[in-house]
Amino acid sequence: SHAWGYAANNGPDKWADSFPIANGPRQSPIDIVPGEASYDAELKPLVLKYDPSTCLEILNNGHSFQVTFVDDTDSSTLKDGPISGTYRLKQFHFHWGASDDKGSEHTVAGTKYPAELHLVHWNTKYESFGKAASQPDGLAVVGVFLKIGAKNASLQKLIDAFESIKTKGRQSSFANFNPATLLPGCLDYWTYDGSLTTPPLLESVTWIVCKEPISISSEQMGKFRSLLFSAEGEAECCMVDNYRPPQPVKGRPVRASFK
Ligand SMILES: NS(=O)(=O)c1ccc(C(=O)NCc2cc(F)ccc2F)cc1
Ligand SMILES: [Zn+2]
Repeated sequence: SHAWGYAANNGPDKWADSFPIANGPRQSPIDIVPGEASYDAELKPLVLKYDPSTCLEILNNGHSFQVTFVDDTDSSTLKDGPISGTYRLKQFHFHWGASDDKGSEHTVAGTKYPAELHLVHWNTKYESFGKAASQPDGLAVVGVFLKIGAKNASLQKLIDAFESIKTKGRQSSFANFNPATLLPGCLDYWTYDGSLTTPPLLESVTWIVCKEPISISSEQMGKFRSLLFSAEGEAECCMVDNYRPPQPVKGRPVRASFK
């Protein structure tokens, strides 16, 4: 069977063929309806502590581009918020559209943003990301929406590395990047229990979706769309529309950290 992707023949509507959990009870993303989210005064503020020296490389994995971190110590962590314990940053990546009217995975009362950032963390009560990924409380992903506006100097550092990772499978060293520079000023969030939004779609993610977006300029969005799904030597296929659409909420509560 061909590998999963985002095309008509291997995209989100076909994933259940190989990954039946695609129709499971806690799939992601979802449409977040602010009016239906319940404010929970017991939710703590997010505590994100990132050490730029743990930044390792930037790579094109054929589905997105990803910045990977050294995660053998508690140098870059997420604490508090809706979670208990310490979760370590493993990587961050993005999802985006072929045009500015789509691209995010989560939506807000039906509104799609042009892109969405995911900062992926794993629970240190498990010995590795891989082990944590199969546990119901194993992962915590912070989602941040991107909206078209001012040029984002922090995103530009990522974009400046794109020529070395244009095609699938390419990676290059990438040092001293501080992911905190990608966070919005306000860390108000919605949270719910969900899954990975790509195969293996494991239902192990506590989702933490920030209400406030960060900006990206139209030109910068164009650079995202210049990356390729395809490997060197293959027919060129632009890396766009690498997002899964919202999935059934199936009765799950969505809590808000803010009134
Ligand atoms: N879009 S998202 O933030 O929900 C997301 C985050 C991480 C992964 C991932 O690590 N996949 C590979 C992978 C998954 C495993 F479950 C175990 C190992 C592994 F490499 C997939 C989707
Ligand atoms: Zn993602």
